[in-house]
Amino acid sequence: MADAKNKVLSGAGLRGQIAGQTALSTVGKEGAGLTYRGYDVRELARCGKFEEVAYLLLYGELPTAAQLQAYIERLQALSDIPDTLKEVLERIPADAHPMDVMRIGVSMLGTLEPEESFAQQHDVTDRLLATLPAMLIYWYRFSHEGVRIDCVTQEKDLGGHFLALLHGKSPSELHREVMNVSLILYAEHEFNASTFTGRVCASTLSDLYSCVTGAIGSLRGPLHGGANEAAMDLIDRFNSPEEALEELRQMVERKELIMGFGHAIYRDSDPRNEVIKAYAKQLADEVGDTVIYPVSEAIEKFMWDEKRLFPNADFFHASAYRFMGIPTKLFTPIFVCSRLTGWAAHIFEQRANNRIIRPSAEYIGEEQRAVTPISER
Ligand SMILES: CC(=O)SCCNC(=O)CCNC(=O)[C@H](O)C(C)(C)COP(=O)(O)OP(=O)(O)OC[C@H]1O[C@@H](n2cnc3c(N)ncnc32)[C@H](O)[C@@H]1OP(=O)(O)O
Ligand SMILES: O=C([O-])CC(=O)C(=O)O
Repeated sequence: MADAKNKVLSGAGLRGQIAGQTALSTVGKEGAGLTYRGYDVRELARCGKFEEVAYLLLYGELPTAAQLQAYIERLQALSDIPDTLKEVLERIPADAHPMDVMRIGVSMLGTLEPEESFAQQHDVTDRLLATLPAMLIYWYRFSHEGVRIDCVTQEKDLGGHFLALLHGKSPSELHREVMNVSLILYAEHEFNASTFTGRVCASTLSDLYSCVTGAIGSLRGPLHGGANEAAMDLIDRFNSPEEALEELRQMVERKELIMGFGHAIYRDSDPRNEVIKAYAKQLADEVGDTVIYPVSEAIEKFMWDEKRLFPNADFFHASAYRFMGIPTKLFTPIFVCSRLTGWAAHIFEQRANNRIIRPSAEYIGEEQRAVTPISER
């Protein structure tokens, strides 16, 4: 029986329990918002490249200019995917969810290029970071357009690489910048559900591909990373702010969840929202949008006025991605391309000071009893 101090309320989701230590990020610490290894995420988004942030998380410090250049070249050189993986991707149906594709792709690469020892953990992570966009888009364009794309592009950054694979041409500078910032914002977030999944798996001394595959499964759910896709589906239901407000009122009355709002840790705002919202507005102006952005803002105001709930990182990512011509079903896989860095850094951290993660449960079932023979039940 759990003692009073350790008693965990049923349905409390372990909220507020310290489940381990990390030097990677702080979330919702008073006055700090979100920091990666001590740096404010807003500052990183303002003056950094995603590859710098990936390097910071994976290698411990921001790179020098020479280290960054070498890292970018390394990722570019690693970006092609094996033919056997392409064959597997070609067999996945067009109506599969792209998060299935990510899971299968990571799993298959882990079969073809297994992590033989933890000494390879950085190499395995860099390889995954470099190939995740190609895995997704190779499948997407083959299954939807019948095109076998070249998985190597001349783009010098992962955001530009992703868009170039998807659209078959170099993105505009604005789109490249938005993708870069988006990847920075999504990179790391302490003990969120997918990262914790990865750490639990790592604590059994499993291989990195297995940890990442499990983390992808957790990220997919609409209460976590899947909320960017779900938020877009919600916004798409409305042709005007008025229509949205009428329906929202009823949804809230029915106690339905409004996707892209609220957070397990932040109480008043998600520091990533102001950054991506500003880009969503800029992109809305660029494409001359008169529906999606106004509907999104109306939902935001309604949720705050009625429920004191604020948009999390996912809500304005939805419209920003839409304005860049990214299909809705690819939204959560972009989160994977970014969060891989946070997951891997946590896996390294877990491995460096490991004890198998194995909490206890408070038993609330039947008292001990004898088995009734089957003929008497
Ligand atoms: C990158 C990310 O993963 S960010 C999260 C993405 N997920 C979403 O956007 C899904 C929608 N949001 C939610 O489901 C939740 O806010 C979560 C999962 C993010 C956090 O869950 P919790 O920590 O349990 O939320 P919290 O304790 O703050 O909820 C307080 C109350 O607000 C309600 N609430 C929270 N979020 C929402 C929402 N989006 N819509 C409607 N009501 C909500 C809860 O139901 C709860 O109501 P109750 O007191 O009547 O039971
Ligand atoms: O921290 C969380 O619970 C969810 C989140 O915002 C993230 O993983 O980015």
